[in-house]
Amino acid sequence: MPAVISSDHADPSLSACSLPSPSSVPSISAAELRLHNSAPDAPFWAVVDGFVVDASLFRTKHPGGLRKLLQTNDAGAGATAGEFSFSFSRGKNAHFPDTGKRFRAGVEAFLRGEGGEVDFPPHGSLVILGRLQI
Ligand code: HEM
Repeated sequence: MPAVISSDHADPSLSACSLPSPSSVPSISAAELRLHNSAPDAPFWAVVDGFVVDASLFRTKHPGGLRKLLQTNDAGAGATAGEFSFSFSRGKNAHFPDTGKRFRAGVEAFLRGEGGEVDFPPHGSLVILGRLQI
């Protein structure tokens, strides 16, 4: 299943979609991602701007609630057209612009090899794992 990255960001400079990845960045398939979303209390992996993140810690911390968090990979999340298209910086939504800015900075650090943890104080953190294989 190819990732569909949205192209109508309200501010493309906030999106992490187009950041070039070194070959050392792990490539994660949709099949592997689904293995980590298969039970209610299993880890929750989500795709944001084409990057796979472990958002398990957000299950109980998401300001928009658990139900919306678990919709992240669905077609239509954040008004996207396809599965795995969600972006914090697409259009006008509750994540724009601060959450998007923080996420992009976290992706840049991850791509420099500085670790994948991104904090969203006071809510919680997620861990960038790699790029969704397309
Ligand atoms: C500090 C961090 C975050 C804040 C403040 C935040 C806030 C919110 C709020 C208030 C909503 C509800 C918006 C509405 O219903 O109009 C929302 C929706 C949502 N959030 Fe978050 N969120 C954060 C992090 C995350 C993370 C880490 C993810 C996924 C990895 C995520 C995925 C979503 C999704 C998919 C929706 C539903 C979007 C839609 O309506 O289509 N959020 N968020």
